[in-house]
Amino acid sequence: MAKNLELNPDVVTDKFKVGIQSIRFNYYPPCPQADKVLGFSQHSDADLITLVLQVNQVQGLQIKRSGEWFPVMPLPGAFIVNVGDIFEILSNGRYKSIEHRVVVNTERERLSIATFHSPQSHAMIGPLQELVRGSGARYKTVNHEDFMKLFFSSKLDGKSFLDRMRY
Ligand SMILES: O=C(O)CCC(=O)C(=O)O
Ligand SMILES: [Fe+2]
Repeated sequence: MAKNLELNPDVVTDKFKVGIQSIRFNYYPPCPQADKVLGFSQHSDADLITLVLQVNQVQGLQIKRSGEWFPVMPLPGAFIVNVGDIFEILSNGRYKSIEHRVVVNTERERLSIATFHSPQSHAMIGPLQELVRGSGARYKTVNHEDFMKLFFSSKLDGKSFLDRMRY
């Protein structure tokens, strides 16, 4: 990703060093009226990158592209790598965090494990200086604590949280 941004890889890997890793185990029970509910409402993850394992190979995760929802098919043993909001901010919008949701199944339960990778707790969250030159900063710079406060005070509604970080 750093190479794609024409950056020295250390600039990006530094953001992950001594970072915070958190983990969420998701259990989605089957629902007879699966078409009327969502397992997880639409959101983007507020981290750098997320690794997701679709544990029992039951399809459910969907990503939004050009206004449409697409299923992500489970691949045995494979992780899904999702770009999070902090990576979008860091890249000054060159990478976009992925909006996703989870639908449920009428017959089968579904299990997933998501691991969230964020910078360390006292890191500043903002666009990399190297990517601001020319176009200017598209996102604010705040400390990680204020960033999390903003996140937890926002509704889980698509990428609306990120709008609060935009100039
Ligand atoms: O269950 C999934 O596949 C995704 C879960 C998810 O988006 C999350 O835990 O943030
Ligand atoms: Fe997520």
